[in-house]
Amino acid sequence: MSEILRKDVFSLPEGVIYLDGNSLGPMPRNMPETLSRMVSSEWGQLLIKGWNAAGWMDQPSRIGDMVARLIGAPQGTVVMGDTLSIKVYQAVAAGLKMTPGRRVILSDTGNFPTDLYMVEGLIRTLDQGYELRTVAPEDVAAAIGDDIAVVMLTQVDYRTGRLHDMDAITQRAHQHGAVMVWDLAHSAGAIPVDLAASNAEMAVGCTYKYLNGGPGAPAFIYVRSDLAETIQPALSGWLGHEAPFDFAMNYRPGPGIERMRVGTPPVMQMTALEEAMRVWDDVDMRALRAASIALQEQFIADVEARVPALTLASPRDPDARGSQVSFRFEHGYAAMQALIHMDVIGDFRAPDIMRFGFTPLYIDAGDVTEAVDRIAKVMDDKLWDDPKYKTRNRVT
Ligand SMILES: Cc1ncc(COP(=O)(O)O)c(C=O)c1O
Ligand SMILES: Nc1c(O)cccc1C(=O)C[C@H](N)C(=O)O
Repeated sequence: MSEILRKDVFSLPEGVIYLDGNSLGPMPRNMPETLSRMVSSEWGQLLIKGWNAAGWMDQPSRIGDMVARLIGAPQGTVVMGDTLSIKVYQAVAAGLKMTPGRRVILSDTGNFPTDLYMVEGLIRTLDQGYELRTVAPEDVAAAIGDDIAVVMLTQVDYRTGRLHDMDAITQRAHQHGAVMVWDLAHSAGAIPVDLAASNAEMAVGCTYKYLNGGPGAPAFIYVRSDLAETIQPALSGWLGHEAPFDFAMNYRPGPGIERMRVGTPPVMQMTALEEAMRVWDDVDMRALRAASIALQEQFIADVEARVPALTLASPRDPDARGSQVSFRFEHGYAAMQALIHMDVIGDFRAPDIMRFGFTPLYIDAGDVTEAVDRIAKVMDDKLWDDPKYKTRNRVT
C-alpha cells in the first residue's frame, strides 16, 4: 500500500515499532519548525494582532473543515475546541433540549468512561430525573425505544475495537424519535466515516490519536447542518456568541456551528493540529482502510500461529473492527511493559487487554512481522514474569 505509507512524514525514534497511534499519534517531522515559527513570528512579532493577522481566531472552523473531509461532514459543520469530554457534554446537553419529555440517555457498557461520567455530571446538574442507561454493545439496537432522548455511543470500542453499525443504529434512533450522538475518537483518521449519510444529529471526537495533533490536541464537534441554527448551546461561552466583541450583557448564539465554540482557543495546540491535518490532504480513506485491514489480518494470523497464550479479544470479522486489534492475556500489563522495553509500543487496558493500533501511514507489513517476533520472544521467554514489569505506571 505504498500510496498510503508515508513513514518519512513522521518522526519516530529509530528502531521503535509504534502500535499506539490509537492513543497518541506520533509527531509529524516538521512540527518543531512549525511551532517555532508560530512562537517567534506570530506570537513573538504580531502579539495581539495575531488573532486577525495570523488567523488564530478562525483556526477552530478552518481546521474543522479539514476534519470534516475525513468524517463525511459538509464544510462548515465541524468546529474545534476544548477537550472531548467537554464536547460530549455539549452534544448530549443539546440533544436533551431537542427531546423534551424524554428522560433516558442510552449508551453501552463498552463506552469510554469519560463519556459516561460526563453524562452522569450533566444529569446531576440538570436535576430533572434523567437516567443514564447502559446496555451491552450488542443490545443497543434493541434497547432503543420511545423513551430514549439521546443515544450516545462511541463507534469503535476502545478496548476491543468492536465497531457499531453507524447507519443502522442512527436509523433506529430516529425511528424512535431519539437524537443520535456519535463519539468518533477511534474513528476519525482510522476508518471511512460518512456522517452526512448516517443523518446523525451530532458527533464529537478527538484529534490526538489517529489525526496526530499532539498530546492535548483540541476536540471537534459536528452538528447536522439543518440543526445548526436552532441548537441550544449549554456551554454558552463568549466565543460562541453572535458578536463576541460587542461585549453584550446577554448571550445570543453565533451563526451555525460557531455557536459550539466556548472560550479562547489554545492557539499553539491548534497550530500543531493544523500542521498535522495537512498530512491528510491526499489520503484516500478507503485505501487507508484496506491497508489497515491487511495489517490487522497479518497481525492476527501471525500472533495466533506463534503465541497461543494470547486470545483474540477483537471481532474476528475485519469489517466489525476499527483500526486496532486486542488480545487477552492474564499478565497482559507486565507483558506489554516487557514488549515496550523491546521497542514495540502498544498499551494495556484493564483487566487483561493488550491493545495494538494499526496506522498504515507509518506502519507496514515488515513492522508487523518484527512486532510479532518480539511478542513471541516476550511470551516464549516469559519476560513478563520479571518483577520490574509488574509495577503499574500512573498512565497505562
Ligand atoms: C471514546 C473516548 N472519549 C473520550 C476520550 C477522552 O476525552 P478527553 O480528550 O476529554 O480526555 C477518549 C480517550 O481518552 C476516548 O477514547
Ligand atoms: N487521552 C489520553 C491521555 O490524556 C492520557 C493517556 C491516554 C489517553 C487516551 O487517549 C486513552 C484512549 N482514549 C483510550 O482509548 O484508552
